[in-house]
Amino acid sequence: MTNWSARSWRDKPIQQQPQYASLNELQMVEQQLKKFPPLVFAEEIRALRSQLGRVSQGHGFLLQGGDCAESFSDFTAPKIRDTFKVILQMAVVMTFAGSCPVTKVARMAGQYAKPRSSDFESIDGMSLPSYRGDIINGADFTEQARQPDPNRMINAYHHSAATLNLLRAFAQGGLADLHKVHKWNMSFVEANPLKEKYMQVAEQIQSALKFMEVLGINAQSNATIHETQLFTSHEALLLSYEEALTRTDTLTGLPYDCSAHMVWIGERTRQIDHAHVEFMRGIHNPLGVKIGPTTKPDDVIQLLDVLNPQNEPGRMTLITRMGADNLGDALPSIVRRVKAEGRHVVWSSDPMHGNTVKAENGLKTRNFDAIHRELRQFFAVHQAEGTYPGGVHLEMTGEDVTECTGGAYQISEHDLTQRYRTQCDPRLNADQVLELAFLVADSLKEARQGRG
Ligand SMILES: O=C[C@H](O)[C@H](O)COP(=O)(O)O
Ligand SMILES: C=C(OP(=O)(O)O)C(=O)O
Ligand SMILES: [Mn+2]
Repeated sequence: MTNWSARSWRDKPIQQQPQYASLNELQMVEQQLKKFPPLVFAEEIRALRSQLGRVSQGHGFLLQGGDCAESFSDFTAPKIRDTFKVILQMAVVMTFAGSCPVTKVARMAGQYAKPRSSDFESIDGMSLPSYRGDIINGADFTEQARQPDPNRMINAYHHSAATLNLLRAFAQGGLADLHKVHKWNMSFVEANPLKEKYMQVAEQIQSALKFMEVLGINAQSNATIHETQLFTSHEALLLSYEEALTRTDTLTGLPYDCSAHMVWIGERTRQIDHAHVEFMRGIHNPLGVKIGPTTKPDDVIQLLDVLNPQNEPGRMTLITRMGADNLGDALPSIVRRVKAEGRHVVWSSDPMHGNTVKAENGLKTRNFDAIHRELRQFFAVHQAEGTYPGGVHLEMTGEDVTECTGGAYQISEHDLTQRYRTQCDPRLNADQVLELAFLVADSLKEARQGRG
């Protein structure tokens, strides 16, 4: 690979980075982080890459989700546990519907850096730098909080380590037992017009488990029933941090960004000759790239040329986030071109970021129907083009927040202020996201008909 190093991004133009007051302080933090233990292990990263390789070939499904922005203040075991639970519960529904393994990737344990549309935020005539995620500055609307502070990177590292530690414990310590998972949080069913159908699926899962039990396949004899594997991911936006956590794997001699298993490049930072693409081309993690509504087929091919020159399955996940009104027009030509060139990618749908609107009270929100509509169109386009819709990418939480409108409980714009807790974008709550999982399950089932 030509002239790549973990710091070669520094010679390229870069978007969406903080301007720190003291470069000296920044360098001290970078040096410290370089000495810290990696958060994940290269062998785990390779395991995810090979699972995603299978997904790209139609043998599996990727479920990726979590907060838009994790926060240092909302950092508790119940919060981590509830999001973990809801991800697992969705995965069970999807595994059952698709009769295929579901690879679970959390937007957790490192999702702390946010790109913003505007550098400044104004409230009541006062203008301050925008909040850019807890790894960079604070969300409070004060001059002091909005000042970027490099020491926050150390704090983000420790928060990520503690989150990951708990996720690993949950995944292997019994909380992921399939018998429990499908019984959690069925509250959303009560208010739902599709109640009967949901209960049917739940009962089918229950009988499948009973059947396996009869065959002697139970939690004691089989780890897959008792344990699970949950990978982590975040947007690799703050490159000082990502560089500091990039390590050469002793087994292969290859560089991996050990801040998470999977990292992605956002819609705002995927310029082909800029720093983020430069950094990402050299690390060996599986990569995501967000693909917005104005993306051209040529842009995607150029990105694939640079990020995956050997066209290896599992390396690239293209996460389309076009908006329910745009996807039908914008996606087909991209899909056609990628298919015609024989590129191996996982096609995943982020139905959140193209559907953000401002409610009358000024809060950012997203409507459940628009989210569902983008997902349905995503499946329809892949069906029409003969490609495989391989994943979903959601902003969600296990908490009972009121940030997105709609869903079975019909959250209205008026209800948003009740429990609007996000630090950045509106998330689906536990009920809404489970409802969506059941709805996606139908499309997934259809898409997988005839596949092994
Ligand atoms: O999560 C994604 C972006 O950071 C977010 O959508 C940007 O939001 P903004 O348009 O309010 O800056
Ligand atoms: C910033 C994000 O998305 P996008 O780059 O697609 O706007 C995100 O996923 O939080
Ligand atoms: Mn977001």
